[in-house]
Amino acid sequence: MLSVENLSVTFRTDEGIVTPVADVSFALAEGRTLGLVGESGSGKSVTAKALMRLLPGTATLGAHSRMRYVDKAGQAIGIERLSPRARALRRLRGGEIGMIFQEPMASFSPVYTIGNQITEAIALHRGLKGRAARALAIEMLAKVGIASPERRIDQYPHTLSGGMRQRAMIALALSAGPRLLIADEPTTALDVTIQAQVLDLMRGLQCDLGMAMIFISHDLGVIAQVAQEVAVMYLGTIVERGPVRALLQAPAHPYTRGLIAAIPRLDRLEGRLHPVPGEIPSPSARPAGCPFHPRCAEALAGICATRVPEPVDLGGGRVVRCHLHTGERSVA
Ligand SMILES: Nc1ncnc2c1ncn2[C@@H]1O[C@H](COP(=O)(O)OP(=O)(O)OP(=O)(O)O)[C@@H](O)[C@H]1O
Repeated sequence: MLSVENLSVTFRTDEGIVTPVADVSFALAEGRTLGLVGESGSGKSVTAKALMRLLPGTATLGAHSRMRYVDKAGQAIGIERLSPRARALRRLRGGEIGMIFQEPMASFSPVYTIGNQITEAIALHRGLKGRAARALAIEMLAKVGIASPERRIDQYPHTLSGGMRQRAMIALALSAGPRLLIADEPTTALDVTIQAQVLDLMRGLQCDLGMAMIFISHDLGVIAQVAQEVAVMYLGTIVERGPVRALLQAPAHPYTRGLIAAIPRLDRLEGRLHPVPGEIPSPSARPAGCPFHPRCAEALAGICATRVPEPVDLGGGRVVRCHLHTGERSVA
């Protein structure tokens, strides 16, 4: 359904050109969930926005970037080639690919009721108006677990609680009937019990609707609950990807091992937490060679600091970018 190849994004900034996404490739089949995980600033949101062509005018896609999407009618669309005003892009956004954000007010306008906004999406993408659109909007609100939807539909977004607003935003995205939902940290701002409810809800809806999903989170524990495949991002690069279980059981990249070691565990309260040492550098100060080498305890002298690791196919759908797997030996 979606294949992304060699996606690179650069931004023009006052400090010069920065590259928050460098040579990202992944694929997603219909009905599957890909988890995109990485620390803050690793380029997850920029990747998602590139897929929706929502990047600002200061952004440029690399010449070799390919984002191929096969739509409802079976037609292949080169997303990277669509012009910002193309009708095909308007059809794609919402109706084919929906997006939800960490902050629901990014999707809702504060001056219209949630009902107004959901029925508008329904009219635009499903061609339903009036009573039929309102009935479907109420049905969507009920589907996401909002009690008394026939009353809530006439409320303004700011009158709902945080968890309720998050649910309403999911209803808004789903009411357009997308085949692919990009969820960018949709539960990060919620407290843990509501987070668990919303995750559960999204899993159930995805099953019912047969929708594919790209689920973005900095939390590997959350990704493990919702995704079948996972891609680990570091400084704009996917350092490792593969089926979620295999990757968690035997992580191949030192950064993935670090992320797993950093997950707090209730059964080991006495043990110390092991955060990945150091900080993710700014994309304007991208290290040469492997971007992770300055923080890597296993870096090979004379290799990792100078040569960019190519993707290595480990079999079973697993790919890693690390010199420890390319058969390189320290040259120092
Ligand atoms: N419009 C922009 N202009 C310049 N740099 C940008 C712009 N948008 C994002 N960036 C930079 O791109 C990098 C990647 O940002 P991105 O938001 O994709 O990270 P992320 O992995 O989604 O992190 P978070 O979890 O904090 O959202 C960051 O260093 C960010 O500062």
